[in-house]
Amino acid sequence: MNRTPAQLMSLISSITPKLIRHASASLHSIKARKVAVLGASGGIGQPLSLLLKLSPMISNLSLYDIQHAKGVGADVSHIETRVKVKAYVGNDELADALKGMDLVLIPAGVPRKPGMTRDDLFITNATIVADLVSACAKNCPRAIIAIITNPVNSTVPIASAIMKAYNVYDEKKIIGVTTLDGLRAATFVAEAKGLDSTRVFVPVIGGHSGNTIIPLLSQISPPVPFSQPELDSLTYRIQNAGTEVVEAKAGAGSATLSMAHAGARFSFSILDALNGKAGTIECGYIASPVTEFKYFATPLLLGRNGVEKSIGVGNLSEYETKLIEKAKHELNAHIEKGIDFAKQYLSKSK
Ligand SMILES: NC(=O)C1=CN([C@@H]2O[C@H](COP(=O)(O)OP(=O)(O)OC[C@H]3O[C@@H](n4cnc5c(N)ncnc54)[C@H](O)[C@@H]3O)[C@@H](O)[C@H]2O)C=CC1
Ligand SMILES: O=C([O-])CC(=O)C(=O)O
Repeated sequence: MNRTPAQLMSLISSITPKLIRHASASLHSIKARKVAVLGASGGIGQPLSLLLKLSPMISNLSLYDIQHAKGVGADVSHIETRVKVKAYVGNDELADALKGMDLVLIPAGVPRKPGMTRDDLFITNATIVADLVSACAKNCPRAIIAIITNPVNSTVPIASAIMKAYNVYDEKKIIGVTTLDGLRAATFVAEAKGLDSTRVFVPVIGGHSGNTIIPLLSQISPPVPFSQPELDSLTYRIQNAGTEVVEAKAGAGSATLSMAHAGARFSFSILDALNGKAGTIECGYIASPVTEFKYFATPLLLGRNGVEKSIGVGNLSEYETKLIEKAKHELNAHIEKGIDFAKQYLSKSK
């Protein structure tokens, strides 16, 4: 049926108030939260801030860096969403950046260059994370802290030790972001098996470096059989995907865009769960209540207070049990290195 412009206008104005009422009803059922990005001017920080600015689950976005954050903040703030953006630069502005935050994302620190391991970043990034988490302990002790900065295997134990020293530790609220490992696993498996990658879920457990990244291809959803050569090549690719990007970038850093997407997805799951959405699950690296390791990534059930519980590692195949065995020494060494560093850091800062 052909309508005149006037008829169309009349139709639109009769429908629009209903749409607006519907949209605002669903938006009112969520409480918009305050989120900070520490390291907001970086390769990850900038696209992550952009993606967060698009979310109706966020009321305030606090962008902090030691450089350039005012420019990033001005730029992102022009996007026509409701999220209020404020930028903070330098240590003097850090406390204000953190006050009242519900979720703090930390991608601050140096990335790898070809030939480096994530552990090679420890010397610089351990202090950066310790300083930033100390500021969180003082200014937003109840916030969920999501750590992206490598080496995640060590920076999460450091963050936990700092929060403990300030008597504000809550194991539900400190999470190492390993989401990218799961997204890569889903992508590579879908490519290899001709599946829709958006419908594939691969639990990835362990840590976030080389051998410590353990994809559970026996527990993939939907279930798919793999030959031994497929298991070997997919496991190798998932464990070395970060290095694949570092080498392709040839000295210009590591994964930033895929990590920003992974960080945003992780954040939205956290915010969904804070708002009471049941059954929200993401993998993450936490103080482990369910394994022999002090810290370990597993699928996590998220809830109103952060991590509700670890779902555990499920029924492992013989192949996966061997992968854990192979990761043991490296993962434990990374954890202890973080714990030892935190002791020294705290003894110096007293
Ligand atoms: N968890 C994961 O899956 C992944 C982790 N990463 C890690 O994320 C980190 C950041 O990577 P990129 O964004 O590519 O690096 P980048 O160098 O592009 O950005 C880092 C930003 O941190 C800032 N920064 C440095 N010290 C700071 C401090 N004390 N306070 C606040 N900001 C500070 C820098 O000014 C810079 O803007 C690296 O450690 C990298 O290894 C990267 C990809 C994936
Ligand atoms: O590989 C790196 O250095 C960055 C990282 O953690 C990843 O891409 O998984």
